[in-house]
Amino acid sequence: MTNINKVGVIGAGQMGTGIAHVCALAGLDVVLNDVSEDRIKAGLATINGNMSRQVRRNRITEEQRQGALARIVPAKSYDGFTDCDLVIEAATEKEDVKRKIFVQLCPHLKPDAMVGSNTSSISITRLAAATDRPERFIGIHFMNPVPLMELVELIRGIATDDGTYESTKAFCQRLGKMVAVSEDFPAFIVNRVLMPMINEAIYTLYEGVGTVEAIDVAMRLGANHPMGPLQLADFIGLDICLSVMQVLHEGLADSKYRPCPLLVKYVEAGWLGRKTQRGFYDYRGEKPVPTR
Ligand SMILES: CC(=O)CC(=O)SCCNC(=O)CCNC(=O)[C@H](O)C(C)(C)COP(=O)(O)OP(=O)(O)OC[C@H]1O[C@@H](n2cnc3c(N)ncnc32)[C@H](O)[C@@H]1OP(=O)(O)O
Ligand SMILES: NC(=O)C1=CN([C@@H]2O[C@H](COP(=O)(O)OP(=O)(O)OC[C@H]3O[C@@H](n4cnc5c(N)ncnc54)[C@H](OP(=O)(O)O)[C@@H]3O)[C@@H](O)[C@H]2O)C=CC1
Repeated sequence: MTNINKVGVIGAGQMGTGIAHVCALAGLDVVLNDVSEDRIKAGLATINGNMSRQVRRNRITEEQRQGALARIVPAKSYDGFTDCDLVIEAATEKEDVKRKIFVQLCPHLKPDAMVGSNTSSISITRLAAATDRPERFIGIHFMNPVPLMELVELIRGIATDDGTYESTKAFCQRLGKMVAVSEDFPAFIVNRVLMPMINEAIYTLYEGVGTVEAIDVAMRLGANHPMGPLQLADFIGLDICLSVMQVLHEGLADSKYRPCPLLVKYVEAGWLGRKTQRGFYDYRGEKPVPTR
């Protein structure tokens, strides 16, 4: 088993910032990378904002916030990852983007470094094949928002060795997370169950069974979900919801996973949810307004 003390994070979006946040608060050194310096800067500002809120709500101290922020170092290139024990990829949910990252990343890593992917759905075995170290590659699937959600799914590829599994499990526990192990099947456990529910909620809207508000209130108050399914889809990102449904549809070859045409249309419009300020709700005003 390897002790993980320094973690690289690729992708400074919703998930990468959350992963960097919890690692730094747990006392680990973090290196944060994205496609541009501006993206990294925006990511660091998000982390600062989320930690400041935790200070205001007495969840962490001001000292902890400052200490954690000082442990996160930006990296414009993979040169910054040479002494990382583990690198977690949390870039866009597209297999070609992720494969390209792994091909470029691996030559910069020390030989025994482990590589993880935060993918929501893509085969860990296939992604591992794009690296020079499939035995030290593993799926480490955090949930959104990372600082609040207790679960991490761990997914071993066909070649993942026991040392990598045990080391990443201990790493997740150090972050205060519970681990659920999933076999390497499309979308693993959480998204195999959650995404068809969200997709069905979109069909319910598409077929005119209910409005955005009716569907969300029905599931919040009728099934006791903390967020309605359309609100949650906007929170996750509609591009990610669509990618996961496509992986399920192609990977399991079953028409029950067909992405709803309305979901496709929203993504084609660039209405990706909260991150683009428009999805099933419009977030540009003071309060979210349903778009249907
Ligand atoms: C797509 C995939 O591959 C897998 C996935 O992740 S699927 C998505 C899984 N996630 C979910 O299903 C989330 C469902 N939603 C929820 O559980 C809740 O709505 C929620 C936990 C997100 C927010 O709960 P809430 O009570 O409505 O929100 P709110 O009162 O604003 O915040 C609750 C706390 O979270 C904190 N918080 C919210 N976002 C935060 C963030 N990004 N970072 C740190 N803290 C955050 C707030 O400061 C607040 O803290 P305190 O309790 O200490 O005061
Ligand atoms: N959103 C969610 O609820 C969850 C998402 N995930 C998974 O986590 C991953 C990230 O999702 P999320 O954070 O929501 O997505 P975001 O769109 O918020 O962030 C992705 C980030 O990765 C950047 N990026 C794209 N290509 C590269 C690259 N080659 N190198 C470095 N950075 C790159 C993007 O930049 P740009 O925008 O400029 O392209 C963007 O900043 C996905 O695999 C997703 O499926 C897992 C659990 C939950």
